[in-house]
Amino acid sequence: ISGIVEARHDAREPPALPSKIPLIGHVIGLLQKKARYYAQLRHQQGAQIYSLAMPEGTKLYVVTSTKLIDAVQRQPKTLAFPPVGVKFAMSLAGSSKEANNIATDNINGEDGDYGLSMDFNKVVYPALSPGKSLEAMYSIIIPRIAASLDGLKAENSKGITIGLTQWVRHELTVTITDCVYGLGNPFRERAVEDAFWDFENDLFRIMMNLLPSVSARKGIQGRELITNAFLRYFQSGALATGSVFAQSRYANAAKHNVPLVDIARFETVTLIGTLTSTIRTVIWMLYHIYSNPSILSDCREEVPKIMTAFPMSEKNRTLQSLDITALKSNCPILGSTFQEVLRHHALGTSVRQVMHDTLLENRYLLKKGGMVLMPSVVVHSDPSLWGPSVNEFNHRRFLRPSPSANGTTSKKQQHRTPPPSAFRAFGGGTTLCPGRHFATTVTMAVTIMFVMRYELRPLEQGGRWPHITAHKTHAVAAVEQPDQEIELEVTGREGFENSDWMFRLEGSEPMLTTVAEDLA
Ligand code: HEM
Repeated sequence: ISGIVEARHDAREPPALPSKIPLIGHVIGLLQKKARYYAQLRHQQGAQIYSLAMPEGTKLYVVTSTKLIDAVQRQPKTLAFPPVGVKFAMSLAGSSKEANNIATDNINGEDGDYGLSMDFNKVVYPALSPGKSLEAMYSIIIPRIAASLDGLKAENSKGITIGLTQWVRHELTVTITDCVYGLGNPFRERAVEDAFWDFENDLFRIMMNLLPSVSARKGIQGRELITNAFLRYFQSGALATGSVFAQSRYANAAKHNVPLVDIARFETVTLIGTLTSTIRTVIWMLYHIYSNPSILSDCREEVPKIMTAFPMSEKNRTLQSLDITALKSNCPILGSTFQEVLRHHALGTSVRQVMHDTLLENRYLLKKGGMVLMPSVVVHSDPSLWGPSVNEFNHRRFLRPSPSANGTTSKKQQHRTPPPSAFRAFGGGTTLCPGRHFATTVTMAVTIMFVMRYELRPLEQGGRWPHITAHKTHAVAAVEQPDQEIELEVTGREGFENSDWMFRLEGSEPMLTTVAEDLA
């Protein structure tokens, strides 16, 4: 069998990596280890790009070097995302034949710059870029997050108990969807929220399409429930109170005559990107910061720079005003922690379809029909980019080294400064995540509000934080899903017992520049 695979392999293609079990070995590796399997193979072989033959004949070209990733991203028409992205969306949405015909018409812009697929980015990117629409979303979500945290204020010194994952998931599902959908937000109904997480949990099984009504029963039921909720939302006219992000996608689909029920189906799929990665990133942020006292104290040390205390008329009470806008220039450690959290936990893989036989960098033949994969985890775990401490969680890793008074780099900052293109949590090129600014701001805002107001202490193990694993994460996730729930006692911070809190965010300028494209 290996002979058959080798015979089909052109010597100019990237080196083929054999598997221990012929034909299905790589499939088993991917099912068990997901994107981390690609990193394991890179460590074993050290190739800049390698080929994996799948049993049904598809060739996967896995790119491991940032130089070749740049070369792939420079050819978005021949190494194209839309044919993959649209098929992926259709398989998850369960959309109708009519809608699929509309979605796949001129899918890659071969016949000009028109069609649903070509127009998607034209409406999504502006809606989520710094400007009025993003500002409007922030003006809703910041007070909503602040109100969620107000809800954790205990009447007595014992504090209140929450499950970390459950709390973040519920509060952010409701606040983010409120800010996207406005007054008629369907996710105000608990059944719709639960249905979404059932759907999300079954994404991979739905995508595999092996008797999904049995293998992914709960996920399919959840999807149908959300679709009906969105259908009622669109029919009610409530979208008029929603964000430009929601309105402009709806208008684009309606302009291309997508049936209403299919607009509702595609909306359910877009929500995966909108909700899941941000929510998981917030959970990992809180986990890493609170489970390591030195990270917590480093973050707390830099926050007073953005806080102002105002005496209140009520005796002994103080209003603490925290300027989230000023995080950017005053809280580099918090920003670096955010990037390090994503370096460790982001699992997204940028995918491109090879539209014609292509010679990459005049060297590697990529055959038509093959898939080019650029898994973030491969780049994020490369010691040649991050140095020997690549596997350590170093919350200062992304600080720009600043020379001390005597001209040397301070000891705390002695690590390799990675090139910006090595940070791939948001993908890159024409498919760079449009939600990165929103996700960054939301994550930083939730984190800063917790760090300033509350202590979090695990209820079990004598207050020690457990090690959290993420083995159950499904293969479609862009950020790892924590396996364990941690029950926490939340208490107010000592010294702030008589404080009330106010959080301000002005404008929508990026809070943090994390990707090479934004730096350029
Ligand atoms: C920490 C949170 C997030 C992470 C790690 C993340 C990551 C990603 C990644 C890896 C991609 C694919 C990039 C590629 O193929 O090169 C992507 C695409 C996308 N993301 Fe995000 N994302 C996050 C939050 C968000 C949010 C909050 C939104 C919406 C408000 C969003 C909307 C999208 C959309 C619409 C796409 C598809 C872009 C396209 O089709 O070209 N993401 N994201």
